[in-house]
Order: sequence, then C-alpha cells, then structure tokens
Amino acid sequence: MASHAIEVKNLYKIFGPRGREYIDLVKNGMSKAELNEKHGHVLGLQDINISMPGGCITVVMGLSGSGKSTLIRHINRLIDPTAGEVLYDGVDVCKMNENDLRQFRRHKTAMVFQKFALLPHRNVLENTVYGLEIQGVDRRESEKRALGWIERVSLKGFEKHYPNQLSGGMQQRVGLARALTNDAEILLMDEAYSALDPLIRVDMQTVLLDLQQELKKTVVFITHDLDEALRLGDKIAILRDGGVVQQGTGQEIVLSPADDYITAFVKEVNRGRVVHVDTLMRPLSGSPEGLPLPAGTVLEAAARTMTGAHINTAHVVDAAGRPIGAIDLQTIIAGMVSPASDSGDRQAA
Ligand SMILES: Nc1ncnc2c1ncn2[C@@H]1O[C@H](COP(=O)(O)OP(=O)(O)OP(=O)(O)O)[C@@H](O)[C@H]1O
Repeated sequence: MASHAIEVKNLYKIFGPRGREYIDLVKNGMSKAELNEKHGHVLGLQDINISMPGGCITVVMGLSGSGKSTLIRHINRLIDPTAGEVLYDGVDVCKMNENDLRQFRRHKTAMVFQKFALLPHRNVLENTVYGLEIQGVDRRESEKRALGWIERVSLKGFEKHYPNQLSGGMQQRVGLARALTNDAEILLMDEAYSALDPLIRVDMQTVLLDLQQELKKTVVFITHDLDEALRLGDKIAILRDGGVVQQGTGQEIVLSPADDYITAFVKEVNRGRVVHVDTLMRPLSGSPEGLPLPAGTVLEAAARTMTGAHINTAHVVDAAGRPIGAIDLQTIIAGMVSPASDSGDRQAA
C-alpha cells in the first residue's frame, strides 16, 4: 500500500536566469550572501533532505526569508527546482509531464493559504465546492460533500454567507473546508494561521489536530511560530538561509537543540507542554507505584494529575497498559524548568 509520504531529496533552488550554472559553486560551499554579491542570484534552498511521513503533520519552520514558501511550493511544483527530487509515493513530482502534474495537483494536493484566498463573490458553499467544480464532479455530489465539511468545521448555518460577512477565523474555516472537500491526500498549509488573532489561532490548531486524528492526511504546515510548530508537528524541520538546521520531533529539538540558533529559538518554550514523561522516567524497581501515566503524557498534564491525586510517584505505561518506568513529581518539575542535560541521569536505560 502507498505510504503517502513525501521525500525531499538534495533539493536546491537558485533564483535567477542562470541558476543551474551556479549549482556547483553552491555545492562547494558558496554562501547565499556571496552568490548574491558575486553573481546576482538568490539562493532559495540548499541541499534540503526531509522525509515527510504519510499521515503525519510535518511543520517547516523558520524566520522570514529562510525558504519555507519556496520549499512548500516545490511540493506541488509551483516552483521548479534547480536540482533535486520531490518524491510522492516514490514518484518524482519534478519529472511529471504536464498532464500527470495537473492530475497530481487537482486530486492529490490541496492548499490552505494565509490570506484565505476565498472568492469574494461566492458564498461559503460556492467557495467550498469550487475545487470539485473544476474537477467536473456532479453538482449534487459536490454539494453533499461540501455541506458535510462545512458542518465539520462548525460553519453550519453560514452556507449562504459571503466572505466579507465572516470573521478571519471563520474565513479560514472555509479555506479548510474547501481543501478537505477535495479529498486530497496532501494538505499544504502555508502560514495558514499566521493572520489570525492568537486565541482564534489556537482554536484553528485544535480544529486541525482533531480532524487529523481521523483523517491522517500528509500535512505540510509552514509557520514562523515555534509554539505553533510544537503544538502541531509530529515532525519539525527548521530552516535558515535556505538550509535545514535541524529536524526531528518537538521534544528532540527542545531537548537537544543543534546549535546556538536553535537554542535561542527554544529558550522560551514551555517544556511542560513538550517533554513527555517517558523521556524522564527511571527504570522500574519493584512493583509499579501510584497512578498509571500513558507514555506520551506531557509533564504539565502529569504534574496536574499527580498533584490532583496527592501522590508523589507514578508509573508510566505503554499503549498496551504495561508498566515501563517510574517517575516522581520532583523529576517532573525539574524537567519543566531545567535543561535536559541536568536530567540526563534520570533518562530511562
Ligand atoms: N521569485 C523569486 N526571485 C528571487 N528570489 C526569491 C524569489 N522567491 C523567493 N526568493 C528569495 O528566496 C529566499 C527564500 O524566500 P521564501 O519566500 O521562500 O522565504 P520564507 O521563509 O517563506 O519567508 P516569509 O516567511 O517571509 O514568507 C529569500 O531570500 C527570498 O528573497
């Protein structure tokens, strides 16, 4: 069975009329600044290698100009690479002929944009069916599907409203319903929530996480916000100057930042919401004590449960309910405030 994974391999993008001529210089270490200065070309991406697992949310994060949009636009080939591959289920999107590419874009991918990109003269329902209309799907069938998704994103009753009658959060719900109505396996979300107020933004993150539990799409989510990345990402890749500085789970990045740049990024992170109890647990000695905490429980939730139950020690259980380690409240609190290296001696063997 196809895994619906996306594999980005040795991807380079040099903007400018003679990008290909400079590939070797870049491969031999020429920096973005030097390429611009000496040859007037812009290094957009350099040697990107990222596996984006099927059915998972991969977040691509970085500051403005780091190459996030350039990267996501390669996935549906709105941009052609200077070198490299973007494989989807093993097929290189960069080598597809026009017809295959059109089919791929229409049927396999859907995009959600920061500025919603809704058609102002179409109401919510008409905006939501738009993709299916282009695919030539029968109107009754497309309306039925669209109405289902409109309800799923909590917009039932707003079908006849026009975009300018909706708040930003509601417009983005329409953007999401439209993308989901296409039933594409890949969801490309380019700073989709960056224009929303903070509370609405968190709300929309919850909508996506809830839907994803059931839908298991291959989501590529672009953001410049680390909290958003940590909340949404099964996997996170951090870009700087067109290159990947670090990739891994949120925990891996927060606990072992690859360099000073990432360390500065993760300094203010609330570890209690990122680090899992199984990362800090100690091996069991004797029979399990206290309450069971499922592996994957974040420290903050564990602390809340344990203080609520007035217990100092708990045991961690795997998905089958088997005890796999022990943890005490002191370790949890230390893990919430101190760098991982301080608690390395408490890591499970
Ligand atoms: N069409 C283009 N022509 C020349 N340079 C470009 C083009 N598109 C992007 N760039 C350059 O490529 C680099 C990466 O840009 P990109 O827009 O991908 O970054 P980003 O991380 O998405 O930034 P932002 O968060 O501001 O959107 C930047 O230096 C940008 O100026």
